[in-house]
Amino acid sequence: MGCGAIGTQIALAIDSGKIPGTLTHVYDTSKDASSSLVSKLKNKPIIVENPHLLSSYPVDIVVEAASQEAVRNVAHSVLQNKRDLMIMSVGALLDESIYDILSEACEHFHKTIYLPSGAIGGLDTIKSVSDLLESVTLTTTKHPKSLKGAKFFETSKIDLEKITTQTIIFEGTAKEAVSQFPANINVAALLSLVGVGSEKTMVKIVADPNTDKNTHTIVAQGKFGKMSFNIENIPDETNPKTSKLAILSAIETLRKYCSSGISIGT
Ligand SMILES: NC(=O)C1=CN([C@@H]2O[C@H](COP(=O)(O)OP(=O)(O)OC[C@H]3O[C@@H](n4cnc5c(N)ncnc54)[C@H](OP(=O)(O)O)[C@@H]3O)[C@@H](O)[C@H]2O)C=CC1
Ligand SMILES: O=C([O-])CC(=O)C(=O)O
Repeated sequence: MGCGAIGTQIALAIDSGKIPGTLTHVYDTSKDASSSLVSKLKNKPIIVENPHLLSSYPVDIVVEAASQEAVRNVAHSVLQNKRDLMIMSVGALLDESIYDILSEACEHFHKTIYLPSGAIGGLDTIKSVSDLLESVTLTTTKHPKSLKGAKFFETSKIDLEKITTQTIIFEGTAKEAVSQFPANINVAALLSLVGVGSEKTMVKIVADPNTDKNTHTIVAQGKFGKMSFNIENIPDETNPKTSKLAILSAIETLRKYCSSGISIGT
């Protein structure tokens, strides 16, 4: 579900055999996007007309790489149809009612939701020390073009076109960040879910016209000590909001899902 930057690269990884699975169906609100994806593949999946159809076929897993809205609309019915689900638009899970409904559905239908580490690293270690955490902060720096179109700018006086030096454009909780920048800061949702929650995870978003990277700097402190992670991501060529690492992380999660053998890491 979602045939953009992430969906297309996942489909190509299945087509090339890197992910040992079969892509059976695709859906995107844009028919052009799904047709364009299918045209790139040797093994052609069926394009479905309705996202609910994805889980009505006997598939193992549905992959969401679309939008928070897609998660809100479709996630529960995927679990109800007894399919696993992988979610990239993790920000949707910061709505407690959605999180609780999906979490209960996983238990009830014995299914799993996979959230890849996306554009960051360190979630394994932060998860291990979660009971001892006192603070988690995330500073994300992107080129203004990678922040364009965010809901935040509908009410802010900041004009991205006029930024000439590194400028902090947002400081607040992960909860606010994910709601104001739904397509830019899903990593804040991931951090919140493994760490101290979305009201205590503090986020700074910096626009830097002189950077060609999407950089995420995470600092976690607590009774275990301190951890810092600095991830300088190259943006995807087709969608500069999205880092190459986010795509590779989605591919690795699915590769693991489709494989047996030794599993390394927490
Ligand atoms: N977890 C993480 O670390 C990361 C998560 N993401 C998130 O992953 C998602 C996919 O990213 P990416 O592939 O780069 O995005 P793209 O914009 O490149 O592709 C998304 C595609 O999904 C389509 N789409 C939007 N809403 C729906 C819907 N309700 N149902 C079906 N299709 C829909 C879009 O159509 P249209 O363009 O017409 O809206 C577009 O074709 C985004 O939500 C993004 O924010 C991205 C990077 C990192
Ligand atoms: O890909 C990235 O660098 C991060 C991103 O867009 C997100 O978390 O939504």
